[in-house]
Order: sequence, then C-alpha cells, then structure tokens
Amino acid sequence: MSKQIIFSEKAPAAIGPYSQAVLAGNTLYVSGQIALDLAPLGDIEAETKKIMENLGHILAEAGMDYTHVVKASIFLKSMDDFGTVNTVYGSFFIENPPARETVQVGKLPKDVNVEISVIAVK
Ligand SMILES: C=C(N)C(=O)O
Repeated sequence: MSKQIIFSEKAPAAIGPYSQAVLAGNTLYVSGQIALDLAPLGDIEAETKKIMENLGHILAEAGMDYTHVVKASIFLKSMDDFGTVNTVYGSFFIENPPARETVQVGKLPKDVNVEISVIAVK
C-alpha cells in the first residue's frame, strides 16, 4: 500500500509531530484542523468557515474535494456552538453529508473553539 504525505501551503502547518494529511492508497486521512490562520479567534462561525476552507485546500492537494469526504469528526469546546457549527459545516456538504461525530472536549490546542478532521476516499 502506498503512503504519501499531503501538504497544502494554503492551510496552517502542523503544530506538532503529525502531518496535515496522509494519503494511504485511495484514502486521505486529514488531521484535525484548527483555525490557526485566523485572528482574532473567538468567533465560532469564522473559525468553522476557515477550517472548512482549509480542509478544502488540503483535499485539493490530494486531488479531492468535499464530495470525497466520507467521515468527519468535530471537537467543540462548547456544545452550545453545535447549531452554529452545523450551519457553517452543512453549507459545505449540501447533499449526502459524510458520517460524523461531534463531541465536546475539555480543551483544544491553542485554545481554539473547534477542531475538525476528515477522512476522504477517491
Ligand atoms: C491540531 C492537531 N491536529 C493536533 O494537535 O493533533
């Protein structure tokens, strides 16, 4: 099985020992994205939009787009943001959205409010 590291300069570089994304065969595993390239943080709508756009850039590096995403994971600092995040996230997946889980976590890297990872298949 082939394994290729995928990197987009249009999305924030990793802030730890992980790759932005790894393509294994036809499957792309995208690391949890946080809106490091957004300042100031604090606007959950803007954070979510920036993350989704960055995910699009990373998918594009692997020759994919949102329609290839089969699974997503959303990590929220507060479940109170569930509705807002759903609205923004949903605007990127109009038809047949991916499988997904959403969980509230105690704390996220760099004190962001939301982190989203995806798995996509070509
Ligand atoms: C931001 C991350 N994906 C991480 O720290 O693993």
